[in-house]
Amino acid sequence: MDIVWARHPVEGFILGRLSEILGDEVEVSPLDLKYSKVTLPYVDVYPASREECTKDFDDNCEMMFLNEGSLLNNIRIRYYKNKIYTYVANILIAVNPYKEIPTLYSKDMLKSYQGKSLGEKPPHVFAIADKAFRDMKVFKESQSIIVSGESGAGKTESTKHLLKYLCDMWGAHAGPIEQKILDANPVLEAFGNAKTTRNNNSSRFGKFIEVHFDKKFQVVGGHISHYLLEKSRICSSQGEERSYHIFYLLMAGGPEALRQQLYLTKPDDFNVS
Ligand SMILES: Nc1ncnc2c1ncn2[C@@H]1O[C@H](COP(=O)(O)OP(=O)(O)OP(=O)(O)O)[C@@H](O)[C@H]1O
Repeated sequence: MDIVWARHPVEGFILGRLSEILGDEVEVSPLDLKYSKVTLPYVDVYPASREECTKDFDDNCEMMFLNEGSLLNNIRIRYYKNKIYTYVANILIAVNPYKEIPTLYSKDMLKSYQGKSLGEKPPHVFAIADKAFRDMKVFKESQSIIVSGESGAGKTESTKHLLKYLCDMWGAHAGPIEQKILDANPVLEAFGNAKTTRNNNSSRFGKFIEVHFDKKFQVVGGHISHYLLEKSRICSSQGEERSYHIFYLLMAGGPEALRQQLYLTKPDDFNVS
């Protein structure tokens, strides 16, 4: 084995060379001399490829060694190039950029993924939406897209882009039904999203969104099932966290009569913790 990825408490993984094998542990000499020699359990050391560790790959499966070290390295190199999406075969990994990446979700970008097979173009959430749409047409079966990740990972944003693609697919303006599906989001977020320490717009409920298509593959309706709303937040929340957005929206812009009826004054008058 030439070089290896060695687990590191700050960097995740660093490149090194195996210098000694000691039973269940190995000694690794880092290539970058700013790090000192480390002794690690064998399970925290993975094979690496010298050519691969400076390149980036659209699909992690293209790499010779697919392990935690090489996977994180690929995602990290891509992230620094503003390439937030990476495939693992037909699974899409998205890294939250916490900033707007110009043209990433533009109309031209949206159109450019239309009818393209997965992998034909750089990884993108639009490609996943298009694959689901095409598979529905070809197999004449409902398709599901599962969006998962920890709080703040970008699930809500990714879901909005998926919906936008499906409802606005041919680059034309969304029709009335498509627009209604897209417009439902701000209302749902007002009643179900709140500021937490991890995410200023955290969804405090799970949702199952259905987009219904007719035989001509036009959007004819939608349905959103919600479950497990964190009801306790209505009465109390911890530390820096807040109640649901609707509470503050009503105080900021609700009709005077309604505000009086609900005893809503200004946010500072309320201690939600
Ligand atoms: N693709 C993206 N481009 C730019 N910013 C993003 C993107 N995805 C997420 N963000 C930013 O990160 C924030 C958190 O993302 P989001 O609300 O989608 O997370 P989440 O996974 O739905 O979290 P939760 O489980 O708490 O609801 C967003 O409000 C947005 O500012």
